[in-house]
Amino acid sequence: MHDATPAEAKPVLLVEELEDRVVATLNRPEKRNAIDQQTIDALHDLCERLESNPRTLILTGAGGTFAAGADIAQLRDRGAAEALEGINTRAFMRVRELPMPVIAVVDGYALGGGAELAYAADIRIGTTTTKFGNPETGLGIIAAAGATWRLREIVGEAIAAEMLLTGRILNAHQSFAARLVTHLDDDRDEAMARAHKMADSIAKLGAQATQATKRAHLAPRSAHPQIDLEEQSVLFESDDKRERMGAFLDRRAER
Ligand SMILES: C/C=C/C(=O)SCCNC(=O)CCNC(=O)[C@H](O)C(C)(C)COP(=O)(O)OP(=O)(O)OC[C@H]1O[C@@H](n2cnc3c(N)ncnc32)[C@H](O)[C@@H]1OP(=O)(O)O
Repeated sequence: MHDATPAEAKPVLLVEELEDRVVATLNRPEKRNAIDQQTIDALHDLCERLESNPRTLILTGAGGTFAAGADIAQLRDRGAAEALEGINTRAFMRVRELPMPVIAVVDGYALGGGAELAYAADIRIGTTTTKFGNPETGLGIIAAAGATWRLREIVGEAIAAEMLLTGRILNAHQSFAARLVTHLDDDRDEAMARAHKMADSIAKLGAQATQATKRAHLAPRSAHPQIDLEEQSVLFESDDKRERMGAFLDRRAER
């Protein structure tokens, strides 16, 4: 277990580094995992360490909440310069652009910046307590840390507009129906077990191919199909591709 803060301080992000995956847990349950500057710094540290490392990142929250948003106590005192700096946005974009699959296990509330961090993941798994919402306009600000574009990519324009413009909070079943989560499990333990099972599957796939897929998946529409062809041209020459296809044809591969 690697802590993102000095030993004597309570870590706001618990980071467990396993052989082929990392589990990062937001850890301010008494503040419903509200994302403060320390958490943002810890997310940057995490991304730094992950750039070249594991096959999968699993992101979750402690204490029955994913994250109740950016820390309002800190947001209240921020001005125009800090808004333009995009303190949360830059950290969440970095999570979005990580080279490995990112799975968010969203138990309880994912609101405001908490939702936006979950939107930065590739895959979201919910529980029966999951609740997604973007209540920022109720605080006199916009959902500037990703929701105005990313939410629409996930749920489509109609639901995104309703969530952003009315602040409506979706319960677990509504979140599943909107495809904000692709699975709903009974509780966090079950959802984590599912995330680990996905990480097991990912660990068996071609590492280079997974990273290439993620790059192509994140690329703008205008980059396609050229980016697919270029990524494929590298993979077609790889030893891993030759070995995996040979294993299939020689019946050495698991079927
Ligand atoms: C660009 C991005 C912007 C944003 O993200 S803006 C923030 C958007 N988020 C919200 O507006 C949600 C705020 N939180 C809530 O509405 C509620 O919490 C919940 C519904 C999530 C949970 O309610 P319950 O279980 O009754 O807990 P509790 O008593 O409200 O909170 C426990 C402690 O956590 C603090 N807290 C909760 N959310 C935040 C937050 N987002 N920023 C700062 N503190 C927060 C509270 O104040 C309190 O603290 P204390 O015990 O000291 O009174």
